[in-house]
Amino acid sequence: MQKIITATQTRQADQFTIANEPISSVGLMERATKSFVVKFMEEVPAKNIMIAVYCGTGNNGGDGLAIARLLSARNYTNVKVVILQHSFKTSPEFDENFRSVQKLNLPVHIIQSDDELPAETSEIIIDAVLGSGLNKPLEGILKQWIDQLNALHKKVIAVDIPTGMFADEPNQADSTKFKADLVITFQRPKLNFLLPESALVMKSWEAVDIGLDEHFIQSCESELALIEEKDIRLIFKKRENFSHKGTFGHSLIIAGKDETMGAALLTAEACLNTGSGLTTAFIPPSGLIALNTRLPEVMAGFGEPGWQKYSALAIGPGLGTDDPAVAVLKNALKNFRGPCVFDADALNMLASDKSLFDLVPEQSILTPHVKEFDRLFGSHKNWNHRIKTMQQEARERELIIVLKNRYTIIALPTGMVYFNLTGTPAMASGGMGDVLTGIIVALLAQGYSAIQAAMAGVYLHGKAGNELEELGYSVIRASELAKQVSKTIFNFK
Ligand SMILES: NC(=O)C1=CN([C@@H]2O[C@H](COP(=O)(O)OP(=O)(O)OC[C@H]3O[C@@H](n4cnc5c(N)ncnc54)[C@H](OP(=O)(O)O)[C@@H]3O)[C@@H](O)[C@H]2O)[C@@H](O)CC1
Ligand SMILES: Nc1ncnc2c1ncn2[C@@H]1O[C@H](COP(=O)(O)OP(=O)(O)O)[C@@H](O)[C@H]1O
Ligand SMILES: [K+]
Repeated sequence: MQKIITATQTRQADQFTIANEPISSVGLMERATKSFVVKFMEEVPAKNIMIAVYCGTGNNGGDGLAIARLLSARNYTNVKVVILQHSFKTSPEFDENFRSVQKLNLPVHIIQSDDELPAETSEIIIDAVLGSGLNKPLEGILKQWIDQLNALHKKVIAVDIPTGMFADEPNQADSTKFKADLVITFQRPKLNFLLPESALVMKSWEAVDIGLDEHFIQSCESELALIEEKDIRLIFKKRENFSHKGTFGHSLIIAGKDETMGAALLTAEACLNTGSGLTTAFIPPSGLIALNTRLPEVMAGFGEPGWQKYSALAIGPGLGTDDPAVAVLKNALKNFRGPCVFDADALNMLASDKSLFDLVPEQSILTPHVKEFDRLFGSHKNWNHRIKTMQQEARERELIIVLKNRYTIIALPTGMVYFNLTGTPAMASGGMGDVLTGIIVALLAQGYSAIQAAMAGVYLHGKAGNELEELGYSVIRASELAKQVSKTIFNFK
C-alpha cells in the first residue's frame, strides 16, 4: 500500500529528505531530473529530434533547466530552452541550474510578459513551466502563452504535473492547463491523475522514484492509498493438499432475467474460475438450457433458496428492477446472513428505496459504476466530491464501496480509500462488471474477509485484463476475462 500525498505533504517530504538524508535541495532536483530523463529516453529514443523545454522560474522551471542540460549530456543534439518569465521571482534552485545551462552551448530564449511567443518548430515540448507550486488558475499572459502552446498540438511531456493543473484540489473544467501526452511525475501519482476529469488534461502518466524518504511519506496523514501487488500477495492463501470442494465455499448468485441472462452466466463463470468450491445460480427458468450448456459446473436454483447452505451471496447482475426482482432482493436482505456483494440492479433497487438500503448488512460490498453510485448517493459536482461521499457512506454504513472506473476506488469502513491501478481500457465492454461481481463473491465464499475480497477481486480483475492485453487483445470480452482469471491467480503463486 502506497500512501497518496498532497502537494503540501510532497513539499514536506522534499524538506524531510533534504534535512535527513542529507542532500541539498539542488541535489534532490538533480536526482529527480535524472529519473525523469531515464523515463524520457525510453519514450523518446531519437537523439536528433527537436526538443523545446519550456521553463517557469520556480523549481519546476529549475527541473526543466536541469533536464535540458542532462539531455544534452546524453547526446540529444537539438535541445533548446524557452524561459517564460511571467514573474521576476526565481527560486535558488532555478538560479543554480540557470548558471549551469549558461555554461553550455544550448540556445536559451527568455520571453518576458510583453513579448510574443516565438514560432515553435520543435516536435517535442517539455512542460516545466509550473508544477506543484500552482496556487491559482492560470491567468493573464501566462494563460495566453499556454493557450497558444496548446493550439500547436505538439507532443507534450510534462514534468511532475501539467502546468495549471492542481494536484489534489478540484480543477475548474474550463481553466487553462498545458495539455500533456505524458506526465512523468515524481515519486507518486497525484490524486487528480487518478480521476476521470484528468483525461481533459493528460493522456497518461508514469511515476518515477526520486528517492524521497518513503518512511516519511508512509507516516503522512492520508486516507488515500494505492494498492500494490505485494498487498494482494499477502492476502492469497494456497490451496491445501487435502482441500476439497467444501473447503472453498458455496457461492449463491441471484442474477439474470430473460433479456439479460448473459449477466448471470458471466457472474457464474467468473465465480467458478476464481475458485468457488460450489456455485449455484438462481436464474429464471428461461436461462436453464444456456446455463447447463455453457457452465455445467454451476447448479441452477429456483424458488426459495435454502439460505443457510450458502457461504456468500452476489445479487443484482441483469436482475431487473420490477416487482418480482424487488421481492427477491427483500427476501435476500431478510434471510441471508453471510457476506454479500450487491451489484447492478440490486444497487438500482436500493437507490429507489432507501428503507431497503438501510437493511444492507455491515461489511457488505457494493460495486457501483458512476451512474449507479450517483443514483445511490445523489449527483456530484466532481470526482473529488464522490470520494468524500464514498468515504463518509462507507464509514457510516460500515460498507465496502467499490466505485468502478479506469482506476477503481475502494472505500472501507475505516475511512481509508484505495485506488487500484491494474486494468486497461481494453476492458471497457459490456458484462465486465458482472465478471468482477463473480470474482468477488467467489473470494467471499472461500472465506476471505469482505475487505480482502474487494481489494483482491478488483486487483485480479484488472490484472487479468492486463494479461490478456499483453497477449494481443485490443478489446477484451467479459467472457474471456472470466476465463483468464484462473490463470491470473495461478500467476500469483
Ligand atoms: N528540492 C525540491 O524542492 C524539489 C522540487 N521539485 C520540483 O519543484 C516543483 C515545485 O516547485 P515550486 O514550489 O517552486 O513551484 P512551481 O510549480 O515551480 O511554481 C513556482 C511559482 O509560481 C508561482 N505561481 C503559482 N501559481 C501561479 C499561477 N497561476 N500563475 C503564475 N504564477 C504562479 C508561485 O509563486 P508565488 O505566486 O507564490 O509568488 C510558485 O511558487 C515540483 O512540481 C517539482 O517539479 C523536484 O525537483 C523535486 C525536488
Ligand atoms: N477504461 C477502463 N480501464 C480499466 N477498467 C475499465 C475501463 N472501463 C471499464 N473498466 C472496468 O470494467 C468494469 C465495468 O463495469 P460495469 O460498468 O458495471 O459493466 P457492466 O454493467 O457492463 O457489467 C469495471 O470493473 C471497470 O473498472
Ligand atoms: K509542469
